[in-house]
Amino acid sequence: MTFLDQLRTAERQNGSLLCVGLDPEPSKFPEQYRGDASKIYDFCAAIVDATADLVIAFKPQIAYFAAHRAEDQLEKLMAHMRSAAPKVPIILDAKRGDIGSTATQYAIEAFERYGADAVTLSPFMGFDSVAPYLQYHGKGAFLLCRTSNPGGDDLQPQRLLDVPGQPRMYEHIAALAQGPWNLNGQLGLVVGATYPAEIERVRALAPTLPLLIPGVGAQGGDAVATVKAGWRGAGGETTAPIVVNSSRSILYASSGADFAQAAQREARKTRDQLQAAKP
Ligand SMILES: O=C(O)c1cc(=O)[nH]c(=O)n1[C@@H]1O[C@H](COP(=O)(O)O)[C@@H](O)[C@H]1O
Repeated sequence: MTFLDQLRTAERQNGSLLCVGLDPEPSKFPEQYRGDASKIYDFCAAIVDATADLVIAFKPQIAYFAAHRAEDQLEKLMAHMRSAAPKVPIILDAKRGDIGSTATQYAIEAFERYGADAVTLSPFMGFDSVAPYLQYHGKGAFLLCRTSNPGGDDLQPQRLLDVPGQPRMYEHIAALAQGPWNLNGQLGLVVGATYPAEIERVRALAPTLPLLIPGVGAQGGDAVATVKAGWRGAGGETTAPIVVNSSRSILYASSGADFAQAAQREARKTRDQLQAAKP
């Protein structure tokens, strides 16, 4: 089954466009685990168990594990997600981008070491930095396109004067990903929920690509505007799913012993909001 099929299956099974981002930060953990990096697995596994039937995907962010020398806990968490939520695809958020020989190593890390179903990548170094990931047929790769952060304005909306039609940089990335770069239908795009007009523009340029949309919740992106701009479905079947990520507002919904139940409540609320916004 391809990554795109996995997304469609999970969307149907869980009735959800919500991706729970796993960004474990020990200083924000509930009291019983606070400040203890050895509890990263326990914390994340509890969140996974509480939300597994509410999500289209999980997205562990690798920096939150690597910063605490917790790669072994990420490996254990990947195995746990596989057995506790076998139908839910896992996007490893690594935002890699490097020359081909190094990218090959990053691809081995994402797909063989961690067994991810998809990875996030920076397209800044060009196609040969993306190509090694496309050797893994059926796996997904989301290219950063119009990111959710304020600094995304520094480069992404600038016009490329030497490209025919003088598109904005993010528009050019979207067109490349929809067209010549997408050799085996594995590419998707990252577009921030904080920029609904740009989501709509990217959806127009890339009508068949899955979109990973972070920025609802803690970053203040509008869930309803996001779905209206990006989701295109017919009779419940989407041709190109949107994967709307929320991390902190779900992970840290409570700082008490009830953190997993609170995360479940917050995830359900966000899932329902996203579903209700489908036209
Ligand atoms: O690729 C991403 O996931 C990503 C792209 C982007 O444009 N903005 C963005 O916030 N992210 C990630 O999405 C998550 C957002 O977390 P919250 O703001 O806590 O929901 C973090 O893991 C970010 O690294």
